[in-house]
Amino acid sequence: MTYCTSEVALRVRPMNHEEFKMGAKVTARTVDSNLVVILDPTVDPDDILRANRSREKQYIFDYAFDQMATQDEVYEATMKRFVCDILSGFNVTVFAYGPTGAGKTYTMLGTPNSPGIMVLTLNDLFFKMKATENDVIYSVTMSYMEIYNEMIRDLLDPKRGILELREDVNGETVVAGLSEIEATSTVQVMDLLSKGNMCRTCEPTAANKTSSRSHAILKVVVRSRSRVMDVSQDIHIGCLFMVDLAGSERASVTKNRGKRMVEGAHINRSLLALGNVINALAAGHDKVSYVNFRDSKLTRILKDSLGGNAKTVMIAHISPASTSFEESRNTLKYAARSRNIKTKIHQNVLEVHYHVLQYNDIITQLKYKIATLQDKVKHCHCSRKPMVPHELKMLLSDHLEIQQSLSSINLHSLQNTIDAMKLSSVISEYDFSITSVGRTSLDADAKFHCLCDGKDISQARVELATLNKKGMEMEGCKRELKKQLAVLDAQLVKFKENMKSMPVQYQQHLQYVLTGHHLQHLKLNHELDTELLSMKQVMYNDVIAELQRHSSSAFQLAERQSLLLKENNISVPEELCDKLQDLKIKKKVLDQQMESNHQRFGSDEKTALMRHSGYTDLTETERDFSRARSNLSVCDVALKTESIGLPSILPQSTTSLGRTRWADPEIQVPVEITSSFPALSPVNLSNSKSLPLPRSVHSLPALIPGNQLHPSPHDDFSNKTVLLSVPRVLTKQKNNEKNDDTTFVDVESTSMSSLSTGKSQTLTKASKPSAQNYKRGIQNQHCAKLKGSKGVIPHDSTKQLKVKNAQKRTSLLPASHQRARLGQSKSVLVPHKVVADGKKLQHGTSPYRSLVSLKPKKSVTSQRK
Ligand SMILES: Nc1ncnc2c1ncn2[C@@H]1O[C@H](COP(=O)(O)OP(=O)(O)OP(=O)(O)O)[C@@H](O)[C@H]1O
Repeated sequence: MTYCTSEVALRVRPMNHEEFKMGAKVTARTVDSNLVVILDPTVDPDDILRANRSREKQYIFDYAFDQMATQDEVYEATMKRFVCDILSGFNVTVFAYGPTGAGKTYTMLGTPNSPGIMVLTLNDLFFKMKATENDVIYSVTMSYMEIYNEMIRDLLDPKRGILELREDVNGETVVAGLSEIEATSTVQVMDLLSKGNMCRTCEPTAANKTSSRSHAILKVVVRSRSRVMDVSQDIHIGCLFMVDLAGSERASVTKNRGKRMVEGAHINRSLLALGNVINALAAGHDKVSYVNFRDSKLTRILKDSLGGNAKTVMIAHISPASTSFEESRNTLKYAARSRNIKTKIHQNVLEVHYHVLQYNDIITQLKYKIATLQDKVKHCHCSRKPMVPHELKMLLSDHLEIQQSLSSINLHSLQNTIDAMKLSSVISEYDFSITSVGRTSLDADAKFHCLCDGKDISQARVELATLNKKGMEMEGCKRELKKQLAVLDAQLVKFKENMKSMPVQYQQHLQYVLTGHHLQHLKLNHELDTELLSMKQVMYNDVIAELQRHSSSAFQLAERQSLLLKENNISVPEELCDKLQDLKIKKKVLDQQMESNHQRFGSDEKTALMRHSGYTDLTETERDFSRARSNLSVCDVALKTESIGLPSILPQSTTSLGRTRWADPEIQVPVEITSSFPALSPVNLSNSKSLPLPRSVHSLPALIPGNQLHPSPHDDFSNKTVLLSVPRVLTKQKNNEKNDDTTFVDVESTSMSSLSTGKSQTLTKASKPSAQNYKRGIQNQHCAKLKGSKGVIPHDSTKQLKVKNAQKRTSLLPASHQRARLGQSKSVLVPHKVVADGKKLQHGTSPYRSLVSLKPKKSVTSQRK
């Protein structure tokens, strides 16, 4: 048993219209959350005798609420913390006290928009019961009555008439015949409450249009017991009284007459009795030996709440208006005095002993409880590690699963792209070759020796369509998975936020679980990244190899051309030399750009590759990187030729799905091959066997008829300057058609596929060369044998070469060809047999002869007469 002092709060309502109309002034106000000051408006300042009398009175309360205080604020400060006490078996009483129209009903009942303490308390009570209903069984009963003119009426069942007050065997006052309705939910309680309020006596008075003419008492009894039965069990009984008193009134103010006046007299009598009780209780048992509760029914009913076993909260109400000064002062006086009331409180616990026959039920229930607890213990890792919520586990496992699926789809998607790229490459090569058939006069079978025949290609097309469809399906899956992942991510973020409000020990454990998940995630990412990188490297190598073959073709052509020019002592046109100079400068700029690119990104690439590919040998890595960089240089130079205007001079490069094609150049271009052009990588070429070789490479054997040629991927072209020239169409001058010992081959239509497949190349004569091509060609140029030459034709030496050999070359040409040779044509005709210094070059003397044995099936040659 403990002693408890009743709590008193004071609420000052806002001034109403009537008070303003009457010209009332504010006399009462709160100074802080405890202090209320009231100013006596009746004291005359001119009254000398009372000049020193203080007009201001101060009252201290547990809580003081001003006009701005909301219902929630009042509830939270006064009643909220008592809700738990009710559930654990204490009696709690809250009553609103004050003169009529001061705001008691507003505080207790409130309005639909701002519910009062009765509603808020019941809401909270049911909410808390719901939270613990797994362990405790609750039963709630409710009764609602009014004391009107000293008569008790049941508000929940008004038909019961006037009810009597009696005392039970324990000496406690009870209302005989008062209905107690069992409530199971908040909604039901609210229904009962509003039903009761409808029955309450309310009449308008001059002081309050909605004046309650009775004291309303809501009694809620909560009985609780543990769900687990025992041989003996405790039942906690908490009792809540919520009382909305009728207001004290002065007849002069209310202007009540007749029935209303009688009501007022009853109200005042009961309130007077209440005031006396409060005075007596506040004075303490030392001074007052007897407290008279019997003077009114109100005090008899509230006997236990005021002076017995109950935690009591009084909320006093006043109007701030000067017109209500007297009432306000009295209320403040009573309320302040109530703070001194002390009550002895104890828990209402009823011990119940079950009968032996009920033991079986008790044992069953206890067993169930043990099983439940054991299950809970199982889920706890140890006493230090609290149980991880099941949802978090599910969330993390779902998260990881979706990430795995997403990564796996990414891998498949990349593999799909690589396959599609290869197929597209083969198909486009085939298509290109087919197209070239129409543009040349060569036999289609002879011109195109593709890796695949038409049947294979249609198969490839079907496969490509399937791959594309698959790719789209995978994209759809990816989108769906990403959506799901985003939802899970959001849930994880929310969970992490909620974690902050959990106990520290629990937070630590959850962090541990989350870290484990992140580690798993990292491991998965690392594995997949490595796999992705290696696949990307395969793709990258394919592309690089393709570009390398193109650059290799260009170099080989250039070198071949330089040999031919040297052998024939052909001068390079001046206009071409200027262009060449331009190209050199541009190339230098490009090289510098490439170098700076490498400096900028090289190290990052290296680190990334080292990290992901799991390289252990640094030297090997370095070597791979330097090779990759060189390859990149080639790629970039090849691709950037377009931007510096090379296409007009050099074979034009076009890319399609990683392939580069060299179109047909029309003039000779000397190109300086420096060490920045790397040697071909045998690895890259061997890796990309499936990719068709560029057409320009295919054309090479035709350039030196009779000489069998194969471009070797191992050739090093560094430090050579070559004249790069690929004739668009090689034609033979009509005049020499039959006698010239030269093969004229359409470079464009000659395929290198046979080289790759190992088939022999068929060289055919351009049987019907066009008139335009005929004019553009320089016929019967004799190539000097390149003996002891390093294959370098310096740029500035081309002019000298031109002057030096002009006479010689002219003399070598037949008269009919001299006109055509005078530098007007940009194409170069390649003779089947070359003549050095006027002598025929024998087969097998070409420096390329030893490279490959390429036997033309059919070659059209013509001997120069
Ligand atoms: N804090 C407040 N904020 C706004 N309006 C209020 C406040 N307190 C009271 N009122 C208004 O003042 C009027 C009188 O209030 P209420 O009926 O609650 O007084 P009462 O003390 O219960 O009077 P009675 O004793 O005659 O029943 C009502 O219209 C009510 O809406």
